[in-house]
Amino acid sequence: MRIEAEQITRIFGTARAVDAASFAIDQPMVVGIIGSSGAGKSTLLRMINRLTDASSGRLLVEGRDVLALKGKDKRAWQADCAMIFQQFNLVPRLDVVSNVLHGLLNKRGLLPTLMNMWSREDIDRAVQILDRLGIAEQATKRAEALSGGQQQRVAIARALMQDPKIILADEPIASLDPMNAQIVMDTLRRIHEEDGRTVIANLHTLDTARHYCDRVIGMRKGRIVFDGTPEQLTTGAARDIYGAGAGFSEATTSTAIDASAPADQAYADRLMAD
Ligand SMILES: Nc1ncnc2c1ncn2[C@@H]1O[C@H](COP(=O)(O)OP(=O)(O)OP(=O)(O)O)[C@@H](O)[C@H]1O
Repeated sequence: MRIEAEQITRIFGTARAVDAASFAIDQPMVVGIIGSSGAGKSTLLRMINRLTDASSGRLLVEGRDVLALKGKDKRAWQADCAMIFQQFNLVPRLDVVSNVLHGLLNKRGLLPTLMNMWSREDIDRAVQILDRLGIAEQATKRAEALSGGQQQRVAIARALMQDPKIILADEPIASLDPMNAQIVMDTLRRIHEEDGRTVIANLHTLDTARHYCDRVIGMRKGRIVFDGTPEQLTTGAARDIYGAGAGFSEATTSTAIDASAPADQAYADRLMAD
């Protein structure tokens, strides 16, 4: 699926939160978007998913401008690009399976979702996805009873329930400890590798972007100032993206993730077995 952003811009008042962003993604990959706070990363992702309207520009997906879609077509596009968030955005008092089934909202409509009316087939698929992510044993618990890392995996399961072509992740690990951050990033990476889905993730740490992404887009003050491979993301390039002076230290944008060590081998093995 080819995705081509042409001069996408979002203006809030007089501020250009995203200023003429252009890029093309020709094949499924994991893309990391990095940049300082306020650089426009969230606004860019939200425009792709149509949670925020663009002020101008086009997003061509297989030749069709998805920024111009309305009604049913817009909802179908939103089902194609599932979103996950820093704060997971689950329904806390609802059980895990029901939260996952909410991924069908765009496909099944509001009423069945609110009434919690699901087919046996849908429920089985939700449990299968939870099993794939290593959290099937949590299926009947309330979402609020789970750890942050488990909740983010439920959010990923909800996204997968939509069977999306793209997963958009807005700071998916910013609220997690290093071990859970690693599990969640491993999960997103494997979903790309095994399912061929594109993942576009806003990340606030350079080392995560370098380790997990095929491509990194750097934003500064609303503009795309870097677009390249992790290898091309040198300390100098990072300094330009973050607008830092000569005293710039990568450590300020690093987590303590030891990405070379498997965080949870049993979980990883189960995921690979599917
Ligand atoms: N709804 C809004 N109304 C007004 N200004 C907004 C709105 N949303 C974002 N902005 C502004 O747009 C700019 C970009 O914000 P955005 O949240 O996209 O940046 P970000 O790179 O994701 O930052 P962070 O990492 O802190 O989330 C900021 O100056 C922000 O204040």
